[in-house]
Amino acid sequence: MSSINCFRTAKAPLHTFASVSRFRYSPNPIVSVLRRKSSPSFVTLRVVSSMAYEKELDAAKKAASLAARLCQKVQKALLQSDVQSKSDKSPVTVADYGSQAVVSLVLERELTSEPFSLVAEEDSADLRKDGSEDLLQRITKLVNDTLATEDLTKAIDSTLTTDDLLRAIDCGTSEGGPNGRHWVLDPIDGTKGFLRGDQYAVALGLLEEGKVVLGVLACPNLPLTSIAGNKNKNSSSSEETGCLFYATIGSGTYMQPLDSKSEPVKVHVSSVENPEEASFFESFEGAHSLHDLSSSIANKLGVKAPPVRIDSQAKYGALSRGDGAIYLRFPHKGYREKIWDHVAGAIVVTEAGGIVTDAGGKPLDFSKGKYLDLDTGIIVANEKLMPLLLKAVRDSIAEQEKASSL
Ligand SMILES: Nc1ncnc2c1ncn2[C@@H]1O[C@H](COP(=O)(O)OS(=O)(=O)O)[C@@H](OP(=O)(O)O)[C@H]1O
Repeated sequence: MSSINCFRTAKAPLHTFASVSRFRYSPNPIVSVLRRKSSPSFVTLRVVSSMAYEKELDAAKKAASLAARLCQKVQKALLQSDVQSKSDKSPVTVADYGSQAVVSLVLERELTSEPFSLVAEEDSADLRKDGSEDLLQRITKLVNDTLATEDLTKAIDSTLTTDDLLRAIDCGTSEGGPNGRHWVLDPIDGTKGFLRGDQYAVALGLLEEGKVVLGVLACPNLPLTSIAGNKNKNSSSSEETGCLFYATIGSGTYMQPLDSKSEPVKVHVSSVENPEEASFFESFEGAHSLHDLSSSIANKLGVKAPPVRIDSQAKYGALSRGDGAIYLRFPHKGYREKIWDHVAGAIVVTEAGGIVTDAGGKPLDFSKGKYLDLDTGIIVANEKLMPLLLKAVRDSIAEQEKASSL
């Protein structure tokens, strides 16, 4: 990737600078124009080639795959344990902290030359409290064992201590925002799915000047083939599971089996144009998304298939390869969406040709810090379906508001 910093003058409007095809950095240059908030007349033209973010992508894939391996180990032990301990939330706590520490350590190690900022779901406050010593020891051992499988412990300065672990977790306390680079992590997205033995994802993205430029989704329980034709959609069945989706800006979305050296395949969202042939995804948990509203929207569109309900950003991964054509997410009033629940998924879908917007059709803005500045909902579809979907969403919301005002 090459960057050109330049001042924009009144005589040279922004589009003048965007016309840089004469620069021979790449046969198909994609230009992103980054304007500094602090100095709006100063723009950075970034010519993004297919090699852009290569180093970051390698590091992100390694970090998410290793973190997923840690989670798989914990989930396996959880599912083999007795019924009583399944209602215990501590396995997900162990895996959540462990996953965050692994990602933080791998990124820091692989990208040594850059200042490192990570916006992530967890911090170490609870682990530092009295009575957490055993838990902290368990997580530290798990992280050491996971890193040892890649021989990373040597490179990360021998075996980690509990203090090293706490420090690694706390690397994730950045606030994000519109300037600079920020990694964004959900160490286990879909914690409820994880506890049930169903879908979850390690979701890692990179923001540059407030825009998503890279995303990786590791989905250990997602079948390698379409989940839409799968009878037991949320659970991992006997068939082969474990998908790694990844995308960088301008380069498309790829999927490969998790933990395998198999060649990646380029994926595309569904090309369905007729809503009657489309199927739609929504949250498994009714507490996370209004299933009644989704059902009303689907009816208006003429969607015939029942909803596909699976946990986590595995939904974005499945949509990126065309398992379904639509995603509807309408949290209950007052819920504030966090960026780590959507950064990686959004670029995985958009680079596969999909559109991700709020319920009013506005693109998601990841530059505002930890939260997404929206209170309506999030929808996903391909270009052809989106106008129809937006109308159905508008009509259904208006109907709902009218009904509740009566
Ligand atoms: N009340 C409410 N409304 C909306 N969303 C919520 C809510 N509570 C939590 N969350 C976030 O949802 C994340 C789980 O993703 P999904 O909603 O796609 O999963 S699920 O299908 O419902 O299980 C989940 O991510 P994790 O906490 O990482 O599991 C939360 O960030």
